[in-house]
Amino acid sequence: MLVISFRGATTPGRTSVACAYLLETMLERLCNSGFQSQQIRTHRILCDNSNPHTLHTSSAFKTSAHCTADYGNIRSFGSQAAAHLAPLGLAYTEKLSSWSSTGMIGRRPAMFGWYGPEIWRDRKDLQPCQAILDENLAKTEFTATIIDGKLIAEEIRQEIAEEIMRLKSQTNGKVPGLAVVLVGSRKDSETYVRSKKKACKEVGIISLEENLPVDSSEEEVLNIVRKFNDDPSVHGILVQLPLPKHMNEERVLAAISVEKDVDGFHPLNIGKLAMQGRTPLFVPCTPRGCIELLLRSNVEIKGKRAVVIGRSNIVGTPAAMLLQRNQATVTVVHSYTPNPAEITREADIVIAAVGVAHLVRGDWIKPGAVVIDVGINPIEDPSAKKGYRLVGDVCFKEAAMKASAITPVPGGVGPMTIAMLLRNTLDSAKRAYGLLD
Ligand SMILES: Nc1nc(=O)c2c([nH]1)NC[C@@H]1CN(c3ccc(C(=O)N[C@@H](CCC(=O)O)C(=O)O)cc3)C=[N+]21
Repeated sequence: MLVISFRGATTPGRTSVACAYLLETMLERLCNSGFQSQQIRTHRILCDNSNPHTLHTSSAFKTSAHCTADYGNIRSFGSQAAAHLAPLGLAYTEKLSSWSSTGMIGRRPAMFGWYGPEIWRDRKDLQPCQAILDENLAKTEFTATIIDGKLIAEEIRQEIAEEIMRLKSQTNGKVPGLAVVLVGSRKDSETYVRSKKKACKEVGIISLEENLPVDSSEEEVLNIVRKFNDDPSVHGILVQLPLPKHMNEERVLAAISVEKDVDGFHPLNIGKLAMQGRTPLFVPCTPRGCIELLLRSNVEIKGKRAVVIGRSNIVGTPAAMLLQRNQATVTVVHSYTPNPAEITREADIVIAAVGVAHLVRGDWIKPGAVVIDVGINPIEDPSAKKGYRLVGDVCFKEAAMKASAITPVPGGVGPMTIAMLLRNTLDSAKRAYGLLD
């Protein structure tokens, strides 16, 4: 039994909103990490206290059970709270400013809204997908066409390699150059960077890599970016995400020259993507890969209903904008959508990009829909060599019983992301030499 006591002000001021939000977030996290709601008891003690500073000291979080859930994303509100959170194993970040006056509870939300951690309520994926549990179902034939992202990406890479040969002959031997900046040594990031470099080599793009230790300063990263901005042999700059927590991603990404922003994450490129009649210099690779998969599989987008699950900057949001530019009617489903299954069931095209293994179940899919699964989630698998394997955001077997076409993980969107990065780098080089048609 976990008991959380909570005292807030009677007036819905900033501190009590903060406390209430923190409490709500904690509860959701606890439920998502397997706690049953009966195991958690909360007390909200309203006190007549007009001084917010006193509230800090009176906010108490007590526990009668040890809780080891990961609270890394929670923003707290004062050093007193940190002291109370510590026994719960909760991390603490001192930053109230970003949510001042953006009341989540009892207050009108601020105009621009506020993005909290994306926590999926009612996570059905806590139950493994039926097809894994049920051997008979696992053996049942499904009718969906599997969209082979690996093969399509290979075709695209071939086209790119040919174009690079032409570029070379037209420019006296010039080839595209891609600079990759990697900060820290996350295993997954290292793997992605390695496969990007390999793909570059295969098509004739020169790749440069700059590796910085995890404790580098933001200024050091900015200096590397500036160096590549000024280097005419570099046509694309990619700063591998996520960056270590102490760095300001927004500042780093904005420092990349718009003309070399092959990830398409620069605000100017995203802004143009969002506007009618504007053409961004680059479109983010993963969403572009999703659209390319649809187009090359002869899936009609125009006039169709599309649901994008997830609203991240790098996939969900730009994917929704791209679908809209392709004349689809787009709905974005996210962690605060109360009925995600019902809404997703309306879609002719589903793009799932949430990063939650097996979130999308068979009953979310309308018969005949096309499903693009962007997720790459490691799940435990003792029979696998590494002890884990990669699965998508979609329960593949269940969805494949309903869909007309579906992408697998791995071998779906992942290889397309890399192919689109090569495409963007080549286009950038062609633009630099005045050859972009
Ligand atoms: N600035 C930046 N740009 C990115 O484009 C970027 C990034 N940061 N950070 C991480 C994500 C992830 N990402 C992937 C690229 C290729 C595969 C890929 O090729 N996957 C294969 C193999 C997967 C495997 O087996 O490891 C597949 O799905 O079949 C996956 C994921 C790019 N990202």
